[in-house]
Amino acid sequence: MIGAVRPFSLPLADPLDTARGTIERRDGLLVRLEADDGAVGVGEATPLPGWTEHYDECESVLADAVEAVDGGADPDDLLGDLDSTPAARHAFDLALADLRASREGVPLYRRLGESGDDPDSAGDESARVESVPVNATVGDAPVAETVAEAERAAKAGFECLKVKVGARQLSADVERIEAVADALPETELRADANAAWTRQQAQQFLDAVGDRLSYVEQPLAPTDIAGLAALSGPVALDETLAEVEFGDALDADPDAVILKPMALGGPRAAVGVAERAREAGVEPVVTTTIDGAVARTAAVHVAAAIPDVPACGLATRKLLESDLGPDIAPVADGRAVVPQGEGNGTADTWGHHD
Ligand SMILES: O=C(O)CCC(=O)c1ccccc1C(=O)O
Ligand SMILES: [Mg+2]
Repeated sequence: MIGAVRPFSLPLADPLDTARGTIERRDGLLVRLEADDGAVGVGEATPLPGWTEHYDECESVLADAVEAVDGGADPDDLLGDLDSTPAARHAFDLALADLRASREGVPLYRRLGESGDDPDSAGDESARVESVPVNATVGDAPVAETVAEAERAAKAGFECLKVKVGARQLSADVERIEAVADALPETELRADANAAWTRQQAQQFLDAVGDRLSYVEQPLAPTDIAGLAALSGPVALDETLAEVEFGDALDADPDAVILKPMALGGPRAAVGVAERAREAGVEPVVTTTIDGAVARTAAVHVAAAIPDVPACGLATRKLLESDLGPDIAPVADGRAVVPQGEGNGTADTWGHHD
């Protein structure tokens, strides 16, 4: 097997304002693996501190891993060395999964998860997934702008919206959610506080608008499991999963968990966590960290591997100014198309981007 790695930098068209600050640009690395039989897999690492290692660490461990592959190391053995650098691990896990699914001539999602273990299911048309539901992502903004953005998304066909909160006064966020809920009574609403609140603030928010939301994502600090467990109202965990073992995170008694393959060490790891969530009666929601086309498409495959997946945070292409290649999992009418070609379907991005 031979390996190669190359950096990229993607500016956002429309910077995303959150309680953790503004995301303006996504820098990452593509990894290409080529097996002796000529099969190729491409993976992406787009680190985001708070969820993954920093860029410099990611770059350095990927350079070492690719060198080890060139030196004859078994890439599956290298995955274990990348457990503490989830974005780097994502790139390798995806490249390997892409390579194997491509070699077998099946789309990646058919090789992820429980059903993916059964080679006979590959030709089973009933297992085909055409599309997955997605939510629109509405950044922090004053109330009128928030409502206008939400109405644009609803008009574009989204039946589920996620609104960023926690970046302004609690009363202003309550007003924003009430205004959107009043304007769009048929639309499912979620809020994402990105760990901005105290226990008291979070409970105040839930008491005010909890009944208009399907959940509030990460209302409290990631490690405040006792505080999260004590909240009354629907809660989802996001940042917590990057810091706490999944079994311990379940002690927070969440309604949903936000699975970012980039933060969980790859598409195969993410599907494994989704299966554990379902067993515990917790809904798995798949999202990107605003990734390039390779990782975003892989996240769509992850969502497609989860039966009856709820709306996922995968409509993030439009936040980017430019991308690694063409969008083969486009969003229309609130759904992302699941690619049916072999593997992840993005191997040609390697030669595409500049
Ligand atoms: O879930 C979505 O709608 C889009 C993804 C998203 O919100 C996000 C994107 C980058 C970094 C963090 C987050 C987050 O969920 O907190
Ligand atoms: Mg979140």
